[in-house]
Amino acid sequence: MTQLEELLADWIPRQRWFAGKGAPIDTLRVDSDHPLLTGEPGLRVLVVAIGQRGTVSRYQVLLGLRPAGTLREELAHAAIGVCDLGSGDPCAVYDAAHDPELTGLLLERLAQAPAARPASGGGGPVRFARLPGAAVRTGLRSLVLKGEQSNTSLVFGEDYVLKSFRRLWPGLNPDLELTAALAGSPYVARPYAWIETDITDDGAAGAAGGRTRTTLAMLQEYMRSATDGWVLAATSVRDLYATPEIAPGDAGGDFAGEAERLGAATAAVHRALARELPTDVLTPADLRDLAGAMMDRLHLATSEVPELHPYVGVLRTAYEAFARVDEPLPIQRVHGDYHLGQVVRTDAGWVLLDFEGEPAVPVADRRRPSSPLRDVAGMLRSFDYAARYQLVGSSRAPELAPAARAWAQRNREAFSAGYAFGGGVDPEKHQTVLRAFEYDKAVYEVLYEAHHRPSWLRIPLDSIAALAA
Ligand SMILES: Nc1ncnc2c1ncn2[C@@H]1O[C@H](COP(=O)(O)OP(=O)(O)O)[C@@H](O)[C@H]1O
Ligand SMILES: O=P(O)(O)O[C@H]1O[C@H](CO)[C@@H](O[C@H]2O[C@H](CO)[C@@H](O)[C@H](O)[C@H]2O)[C@H](O)[C@H]1O
Repeated sequence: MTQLEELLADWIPRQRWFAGKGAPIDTLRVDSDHPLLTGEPGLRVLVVAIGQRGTVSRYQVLLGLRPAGTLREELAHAAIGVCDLGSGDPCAVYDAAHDPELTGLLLERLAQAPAARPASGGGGPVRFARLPGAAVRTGLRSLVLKGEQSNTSLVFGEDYVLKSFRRLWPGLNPDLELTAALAGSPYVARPYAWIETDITDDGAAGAAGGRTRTTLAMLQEYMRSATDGWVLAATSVRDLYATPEIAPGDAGGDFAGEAERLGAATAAVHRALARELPTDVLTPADLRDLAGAMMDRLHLATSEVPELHPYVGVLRTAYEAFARVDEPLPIQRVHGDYHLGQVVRTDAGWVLLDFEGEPAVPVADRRRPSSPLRDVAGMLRSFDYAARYQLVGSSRAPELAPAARAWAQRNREAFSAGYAFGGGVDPEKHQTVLRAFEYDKAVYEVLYEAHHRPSWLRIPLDSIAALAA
């Protein structure tokens, strides 16, 4: 390993966005290293290949470089270390996402980029492109958005978010693809531009692997007056828990009106996606395959989290019932990882964000059409999370449990009603499909929490126990 690779092997596992926590790093190699700015400071785009238990994952690192000893105090938290990059002089290397002097350059390059459509255009190892008609303002200072994120998002002024994808899967990122397909919708933040490169695709062209056009980052409108759906829902729940004897509908912070409007917005986005992108219908064989994939996920999760064992039988029964559904199940492109943290409430209504799908799933799988009820199930799970998370480790949990159930039930029903009213299929009439998707999402969450937030593992486990009761 080079000095830089050694520093990265120490730094990357400590980052929130690193998906490989829980397994040691066996190999680390800088796959590609493209300078965007040479001199002092310097800026490079690195693609870092990390091998763990026989599998290679790739991550993007925007590397800032300054002469050793000149890293300003406010960038100390972004430091990766000091190394010699070949010039003979020691160099401070750091996460450039935190340095507005360097991120400003990205905005300039995006503003000057040629107009293109995603998956078209070319030229150079790191390419900047702009959607036709999208003018980008420059000279704005960036700040890194804080939060439990799988990626790193920068807010430029009050105008744009530059979402830089950390774990790179070969291919067009569905967030860019779907956001671009939905451009003009009042329910989506306007997309402007993107950055892409070609990365090694181990799955392509045999064992040698090919190079595949891959999205590195997407620039979109910053919804400045917006509040996160999770924050709004959590406030409503907190309000109810102050007086748990009151029915959620009579409590001052009732969320059902918002949940219903969110359901209608979701249906509108699904209809737009069905108009813009391919649709299909699942055959009985497809349904069996899907049920098989759900079982595979359950087995994987159970091998990692043995507390799932008691529910395997009930879950299998639900997946088998799903496999036997004998009505045509329409499929289309969907959000794929839908929850309250992916929607924001603006003055004008709900806006959906982050069409990336489940970050741990290969992009090729995430881009497959699916039932829109998968998204409905995701949001229903999120109401359950919002109701339960304040009970984790709380001595008031037994006292508050009935209020938690009532809040989740009321908002699940309101969301489903809004979804049907907004032109989506009526979730109430597709219980077998919905139940299987909800279980599958909860099993995904068991794995997600085991890897990222073990103290929240009880939330999906308790939900599975309740669904199975
Ligand atoms: N365009 C935007 N406008 C306003 N807030 C945003 C925007 N994009 C992201 N956010 C905020 O950042 C959070 C995380 O963004 P998201 O795209 O979901 O990233 P990740 O995939 O890393 O979770 C969102 O929950 C939202 O609060
Ligand atoms: O937002 P991401 O694309 O990074 O999604 C991942 O992280 C989410 C947590 O931030 C996770 O969502 C789970 O926790 C939410 C509360 O924090 C809850 O509202 C969701 O229902 C629950 O699934 C998501 O699953 C994961 O992919």
